[in-house]
Amino acid sequence: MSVHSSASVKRITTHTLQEMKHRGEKISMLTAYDYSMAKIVDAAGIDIILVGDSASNVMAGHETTLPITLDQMIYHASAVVRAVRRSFVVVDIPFGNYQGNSTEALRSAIRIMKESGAHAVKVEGGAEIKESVIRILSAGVPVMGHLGLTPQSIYKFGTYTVRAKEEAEANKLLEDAKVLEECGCFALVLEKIPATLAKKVAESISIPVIGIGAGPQVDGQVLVMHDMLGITQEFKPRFLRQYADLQKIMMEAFKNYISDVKSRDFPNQSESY
Ligand SMILES: Nc1nc(=O)c2c([nH]1)NC[C@@H]1CN(c3ccc(C(=O)N[C@@H](CCC(=O)O)C(=O)O)cc3)CN21
Ligand SMILES: CC(C)C(=O)C(=O)O
Ligand SMILES: [Mg+2]
Repeated sequence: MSVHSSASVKRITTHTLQEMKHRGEKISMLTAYDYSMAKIVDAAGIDIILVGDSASNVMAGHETTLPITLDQMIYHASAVVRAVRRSFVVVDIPFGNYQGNSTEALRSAIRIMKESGAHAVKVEGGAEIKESVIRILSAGVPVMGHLGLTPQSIYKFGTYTVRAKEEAEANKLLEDAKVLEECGCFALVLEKIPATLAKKVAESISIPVIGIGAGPQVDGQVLVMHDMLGITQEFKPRFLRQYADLQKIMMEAFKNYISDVKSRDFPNQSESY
């Protein structure tokens, strides 16, 4: 009997993910922010659902991930958790709710776990957030790290360009990855760094490394759902592969509906009481 109530489906755990790395089976991860989308992506067989703070961009229309609040992340996460039967659900702790204060970090992680029912949290940064990571892990909450392009620090860097191209920054990233592994993180996201460096990181630590714009030689891949579905139109970085053009399909459906309402074609007799 598993700790989760729904029988017959085998849930993904941190242990499953560790085994996948050992077997060389790639880990698939996508973001979701609501019940309906999470239900579809879980049924499709995704391994990890990330309730990303990219919700700030994709759901709320902010320019950066900084404005989204802990309450808003919990709202999105609880909707996702209600839809999920098999996937492992990870939630970004938002900007300002864990940096520089390990007690607040712990409180934030506990609120996310308690109020949303998610399975793990994700935080951006390396050695500088070590104390926060340790405090969260000590409460029994799995932590996923995130290095490379860390959008919560965008104003420190000024751009979304590729990270760790210089040797000093590459060495720092490698060190940070080892710090996170030693702390006990169960996995690590690497965003927008050279493929050769990402390969080196994945080979030098034993926990799964999930890449976004980090090349093929890592243990798994993550994309923002609305980007890969072609719903977000303006965002087309080189690392994005678009698997559908939903913007086009939705536009057509909306226009047809509007036209049918205007022309009185909708509703017809069989659609009326
Ligand atoms: N819709 C969406 N998708 C994402 O992947 C995403 C978000 N939002 N919000 C949070 C972060 C920010 N991320 C980003 C943001 C920009 C680039 C990027 O490559 N931007 C430009 C290049 C900018 C530059 O080189 O200075 C591009 O080519 O699109 C990549 C990842 C990834 N995350
Ligand atoms: C891009 C992924 C890794 C993320 O952190 C997010 O969607 O917020
Ligand atoms: Mg994020």
